[in-house]
Amino acid sequence: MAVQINPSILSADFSRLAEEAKAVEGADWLHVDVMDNHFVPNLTLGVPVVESLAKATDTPLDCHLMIEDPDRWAPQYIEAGAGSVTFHVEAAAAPVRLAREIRAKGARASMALRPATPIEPYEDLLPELDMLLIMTVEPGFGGQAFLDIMLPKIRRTRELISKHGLQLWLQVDGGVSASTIEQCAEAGADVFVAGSAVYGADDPAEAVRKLRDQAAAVTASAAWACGH
Ligand SMILES: O=C(CO)[C@H](O)[C@H](O)COP(=O)(O)O
Repeated sequence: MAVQINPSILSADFSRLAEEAKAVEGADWLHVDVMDNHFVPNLTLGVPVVESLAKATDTPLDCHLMIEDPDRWAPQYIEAGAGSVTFHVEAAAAPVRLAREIRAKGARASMALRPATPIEPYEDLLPELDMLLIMTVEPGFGGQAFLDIMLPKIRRTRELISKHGLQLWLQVDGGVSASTIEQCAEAGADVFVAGSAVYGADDPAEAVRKLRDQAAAVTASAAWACGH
């Protein structure tokens, strides 16, 4: 699979969400940060805004649910137009059942790990998923510094994906920029969420293209990506 860049709407101007979504058309997915002020100490948007965003852009929506009780809410985000739904394993009551329900409703199922959550206990769940998200900051806010201590976890996760012969996408989110994307790609990530690095640029669409070129150049020669 080619590398993907998913601009994070968290860093956009919320008073002009439709325009901001259009400004990054050409990106692979639009990353939509749903925060409930319980699972994370911040509050963003919910189902009605996702429904409006889905009508405002042709870019598919990658909804990252940083909320409690994703088992209850995930189906509503699919009905609102999300093409991919990410739930946090720390918040889900029944992650396998939830992943199966997301797939059955026609969306891609994705599971996220906070920085302190290890991948190893979830090895057996990987075949149930279309994507795994490794947070490279504590979830809640954009513009934080990339946690480079997450690189070994990205590497170990890529090894597990290879070991099981899975087509799972490996996403990283938090502090991804021109300075950090190559390390993530080298470690094994192939889907990159970027908020401030895209929306903080003079030309967000150009920032997406540059980040994609940077990651693709690394992936082309990365040991993990041979035959990818
Ligand atoms: O999930 C998130 C925060 O919880 C955001 O997607 C993430 O932080 C993106 O912003 P930036 O690229 O500026 O770090």
